[in-house]
Amino acid sequence: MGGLYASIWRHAAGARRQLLISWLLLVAAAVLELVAPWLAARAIDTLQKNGAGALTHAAGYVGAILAVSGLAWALHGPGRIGERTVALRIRQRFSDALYAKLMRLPMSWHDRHHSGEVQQRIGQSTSALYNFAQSQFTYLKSAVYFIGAAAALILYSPWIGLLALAGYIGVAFLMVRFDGPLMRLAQEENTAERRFQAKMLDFLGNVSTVFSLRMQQSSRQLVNERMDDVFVPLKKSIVLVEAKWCAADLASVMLTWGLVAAAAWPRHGGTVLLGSVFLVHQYAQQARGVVLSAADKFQSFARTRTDVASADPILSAEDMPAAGEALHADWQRLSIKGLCYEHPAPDAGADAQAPAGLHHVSLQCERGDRIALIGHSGSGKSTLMRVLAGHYMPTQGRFETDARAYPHTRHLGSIATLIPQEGDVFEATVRENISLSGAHSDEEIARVIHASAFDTVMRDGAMGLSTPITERGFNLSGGQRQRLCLARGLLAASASSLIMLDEPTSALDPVTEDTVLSRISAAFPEACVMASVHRMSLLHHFNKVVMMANGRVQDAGTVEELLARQPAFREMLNMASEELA
Ligand SMILES: Nc1ncnc2c1ncn2[C@@H]1O[C@H](COP(=O)(O)OP(=O)(O)OP(=O)(O)O)[C@@H](O)[C@H]1O
Repeated sequence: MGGLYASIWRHAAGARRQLLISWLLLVAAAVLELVAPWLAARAIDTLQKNGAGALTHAAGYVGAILAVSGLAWALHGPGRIGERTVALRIRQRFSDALYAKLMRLPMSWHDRHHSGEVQQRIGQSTSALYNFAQSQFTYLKSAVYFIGAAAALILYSPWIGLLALAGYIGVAFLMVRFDGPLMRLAQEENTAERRFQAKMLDFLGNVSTVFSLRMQQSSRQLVNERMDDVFVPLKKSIVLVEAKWCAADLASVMLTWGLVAAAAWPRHGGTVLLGSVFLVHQYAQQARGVVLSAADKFQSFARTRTDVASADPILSAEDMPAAGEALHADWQRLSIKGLCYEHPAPDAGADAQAPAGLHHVSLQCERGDRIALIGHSGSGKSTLMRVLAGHYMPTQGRFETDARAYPHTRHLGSIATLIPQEGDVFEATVRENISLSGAHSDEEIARVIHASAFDTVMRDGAMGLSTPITERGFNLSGGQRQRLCLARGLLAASASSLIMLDEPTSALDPVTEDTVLSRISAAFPEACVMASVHRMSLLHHFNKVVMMANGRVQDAGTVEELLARQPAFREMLNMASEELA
């Protein structure tokens, strides 16, 4: 319980005074509403006694009821508006806090968590906290009604009041007993729901694979199976909830009418005042309503807690460690020494292999170098660039520039940009796809469009910067998409002195590929450009070749040096020239 209110308080920062005032107004309105049954009972008693001026007195009480109702609304209305306005702010701040936290988590965390599942966690937790924050009036009203009704009954007759209190506490206890198993079922339901959403997103996000592999029916079946998994705990909780309400309702009806009977019992042979019986009935009903709604609230409260807790795996994940001291921007020689990294092993089963990663990788880079990373698929080229860019944190290794050592620097994020192999295309214009922040001039954008050879695409397709691109770039070919993403990456890399490209031209034809590499080289004469390359015919663009195998640097040097030293490299070049022939 404390956790939910602590969350509300934390995310209401800047509007806490407004929140407290709203709650005070809502409590005051509920207290005023409590007086109505007492005024009504007085009116009935006055009429029953039928004394002089009974009608006028009774009318006075009715007038007072109307005045109290009007005043209660004058407090309740502004209270609700204030409460709901603050709830909007809480939702916005909570969602922002989660997004900020996600952006601080290491890539290895994102690799292990399905984006559909993460999205569902954010949606579920933020809307649960929002709904809780905007419906505090029901909780406050219930608390006031219960305390007020119990106090009124105690004032009327201490033993009836205490009997009512004991009875309602018993009913509440009965309710709470049901909530433990209900919450466990809610957690199971949430987990199944996340798996369902993730599966749906997998198929919708890869709809072209579904169509080309004719998986329409089989994918539908898989989605339905995941939905069935959601229903298993849901069906159990539907039955349990009905049993709970049945028990609560019967117990509280018996209690209410027991209290009314006790109040109506003629004492010392005197007359029974109808107004007093009405009063006991009203307050007993009010307390009953509160206990039942408290049971309901407790259930939705516990559900809210479970839903808000969906965000816990995000909030409790460990942030990416700080990068350490930034490297000197005008370095001339950069030494990477003994870099190690281990990918988290997916499963440590009996046939588990040693984790893949980097093993004591050392490299020398000079300003203006063009470095090709080559090696078989899975040899560690992408991993090396990701570790250098700070996507993954190295377990060992250090950096030096010229004569200066940086013992506490963990990655090169301050001077380097990694342009990934599979860039995402957004549903936005060409300009927005390239300059995500929108803070770049047309000249800057034109420069990277030229470097990535996307200018040919724009010319051939008669496109402008405002041409819309569809989600995932379905109105572009694979090679066109790659060039668009390359333009975006180059723009982001404008101020970097180390530009890393992960198979930047894998989707392009050889002629365009050649053009793109030449243009990138010309656009960044001062920077060191490092690229993973599979096509040996491109090696003439690079003055250094780093050959990788099993997460290690096998050799590094010029093409000629490697030809002389590495039989595997000779074989790769021979195969490439045979293919060409
Ligand atoms: N996120 C990850 N989690 C676990 N293992 C990974 C991860 N990324 C890569 N690996 C493993 O690390 C090894 C090196 O992969 P990497 O992607 O760096 O190779 P690569 O040389 O770039 O291959 P390719 O030329 O096919 O792109 C592989 O065995 C791969 O399975």
